[in-house]
Amino acid sequence: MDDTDTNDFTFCKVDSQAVNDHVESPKAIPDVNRITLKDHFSDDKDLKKSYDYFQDKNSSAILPKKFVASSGFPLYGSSGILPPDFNSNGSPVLEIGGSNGLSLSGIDGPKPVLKKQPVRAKVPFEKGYSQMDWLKLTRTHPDLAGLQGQTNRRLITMDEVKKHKTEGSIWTVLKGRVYNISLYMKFHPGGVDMLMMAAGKDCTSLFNKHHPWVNSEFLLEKCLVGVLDADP
Ligand code: HEM
Repeated sequence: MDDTDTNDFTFCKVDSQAVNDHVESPKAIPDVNRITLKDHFSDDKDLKKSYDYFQDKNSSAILPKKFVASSGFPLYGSSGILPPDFNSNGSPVLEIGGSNGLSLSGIDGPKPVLKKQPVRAKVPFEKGYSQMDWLKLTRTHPDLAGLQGQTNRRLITMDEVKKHKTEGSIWTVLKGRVYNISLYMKFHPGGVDMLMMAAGKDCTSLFNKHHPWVNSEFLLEKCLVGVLDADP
């Protein structure tokens, strides 16, 4: 059958790509291939302007130190899960190494500038003590708080917290809650020594200084001993 027969709907001739070019199809993401992440140099005045802007208004939100899940677990790093793969031959391209910051180029409009974060010293975790291991333990351990059946709604004074600062029974106060962190110690990505600074104390300001993005309510939920009696 001749496929140019206009009366036949079963077979019809498909035009070549060139002839079909007038047919517009919507592009879900315009020109993604043109987007490039680049470094700029410190004498770039435009960059400085936008850098200040973003630093003032959004500094921690633009380029978080980690991709952190809402659960409080980092998506990579100490949890062992790798960051998104940037193929060196593909786009977008990530170029790091300059002194000022990262910017997105190749998109129209004002260029958002990403602030580069300082490199943090990692404390390698012992085998069996990753954040995923901790998550498993919180699901399986019957008494992480060491309550032995007591309620965790009790009001606890700072004097009582101070008595729990040695191995076996280490308590800390965080955002008004009292936690037994004895079993969390070896799982702490910042190391045991760092976390020992919280023993028998209110560690809220130290915690916020190092990682305000960490979801402690979730991570330490099962370690809750009680609520700090702020007015004993
Ligand atoms: C008691 C509650 C605490 C919890 C649940 C906790 C949890 C965590 C988590 C999940 C991380 C990994 C954060 C990330 O990779 O982005 C981390 C890292 C760290 N924490 Fe804590 N932390 C606590 C208290 C503290 C305290 C009191 C200090 C300081 C005295 C501290 C110092 C650090 C440091 C320096 C790191 C950085 C390690 C790194 O760069 O990977 N933490 N902590």
